[in-house]
Amino acid sequence: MDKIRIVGGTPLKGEIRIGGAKNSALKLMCTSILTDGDLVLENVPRLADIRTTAQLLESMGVGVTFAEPEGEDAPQRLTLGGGSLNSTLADYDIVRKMRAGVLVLGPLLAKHGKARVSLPGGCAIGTRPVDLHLKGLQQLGAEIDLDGGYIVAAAPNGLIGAEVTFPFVSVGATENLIMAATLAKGTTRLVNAAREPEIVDLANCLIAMGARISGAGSDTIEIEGVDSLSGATHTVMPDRIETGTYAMAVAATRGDAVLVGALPETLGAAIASMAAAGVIVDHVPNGMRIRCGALVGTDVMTEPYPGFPTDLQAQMMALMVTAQGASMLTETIFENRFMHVPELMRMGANINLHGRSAMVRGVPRLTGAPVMATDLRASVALVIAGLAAQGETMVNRIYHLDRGYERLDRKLAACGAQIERVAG
Ligand SMILES: CC(=O)N[C@H]1[C@@H](OP(=O)(O)OP(=O)(O)OC[C@H]2O[C@@H](n3ccc(=O)[nH]c3=O)[C@H](O)[C@@H]2O)O[C@H](CO)[C@@H](O)[C@@H]1O
Ligand SMILES: C=C(OP(=O)(O)O)C(=O)O
Repeated sequence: MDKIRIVGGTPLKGEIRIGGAKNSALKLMCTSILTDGDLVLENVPRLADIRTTAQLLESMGVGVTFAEPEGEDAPQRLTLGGGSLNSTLADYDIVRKMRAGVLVLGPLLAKHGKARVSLPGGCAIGTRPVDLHLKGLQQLGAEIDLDGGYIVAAAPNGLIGAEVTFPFVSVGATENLIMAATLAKGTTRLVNAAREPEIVDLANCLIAMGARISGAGSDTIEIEGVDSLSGATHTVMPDRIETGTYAMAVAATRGDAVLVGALPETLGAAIASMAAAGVIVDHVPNGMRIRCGALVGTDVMTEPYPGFPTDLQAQMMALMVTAQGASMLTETIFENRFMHVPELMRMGANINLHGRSAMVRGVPRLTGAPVMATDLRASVALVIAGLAAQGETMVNRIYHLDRGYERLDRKLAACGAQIERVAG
């Protein structure tokens, strides 16, 4: 198994190009099931989760073509043809690898009236049930059973629009319901919907395919069902979590770099927290410039968008461990998202866990150590810590990183980091 070896202490300087958003592209790919036309996606990141989703769609008969890239750094174009779909089974062996696998359920039910979809995998950051997805689809008229680890769903007479009020915010349930409702009869109203920018990206793609959707980006979304959707061409939005990750890496190494293509307006809460901690964030014509003043401890609480993203909590902790003073990081979305804490402590961080809060007391410096990556964002937090630490850090189990970060080692090395991938 590959590892990442880092010799820390070099400030990151230069430019880092931000890729297309994983958590948008995966759902956009699932919309191909809703149309017989061709869906062309531009700016698709080169990630393991993208390949897994492509494999899942191909296993159901969807035509999947990656355009021959102009160079290994060029963004990918992906063409998906849902018209050739010949199976409504989403197999355990593929879906267990990632959370987004369950996002084929809504489109399959809406277009084909049935689905057999394995309960999904993804990062082991909590129990992550899918009850809100299932209850919402039932409210649109779907019959749903669980059988041997599979969701077995049917809507033989088609889905019917309804008002669905989510008891709490779920990104995935909102996305599944939006996709399902595009082809339902009548109007669907989603109340207490997720407001993440990826939801807006999904709605914009569906609108380009002929769907009637209003309110995406607010907590109430209305979808008026149509008889069919056409193909479309859509560009995947820039990855705000990749952006926040590199911003924190630059700050943690006290560097100075431009994140090319970043969309600062999708990162308001994270930018505010970084600014409060002493990170200087400038909006520049081609993205965001990150520099660092004196770092001071800052409290952060994760919340659904527009709050501070849970997907940046581990990276923020890696930044706060060498800030002056104390910070309290509180995780409200996932019950098991502090697995980076013991690993950061192995590098000399001073952290106390109290339930869903971590009290970080800043130390002058970290020291490199062998550490174990446990999930995607925890893994990259260890990379950030390694870049800032004195001496050598070896990050083990880096397959998690390949799910969400494209050419991480090369992007960081181009900014001066001493980092290499070591074949294991
Ligand atoms: C592929 C993808 O886009 N993943 C993102 C998505 O995950 P995902 O869509 O899985 O996250 P949700 O917003 O659905 O989960 C939020 C909370 O609701 C709970 N829940 C969710 C659904 C449900 O039916 N029942 C239930 O109890 C979850 O366990 C969690 O505690 O949004 C999360 C929150 O921003 C991000 O951290 C993930 O990176
Ligand atoms: C938790 C994440 O991904 P997933 O939902 O696919 O596990 C993530 O992107 O941080």
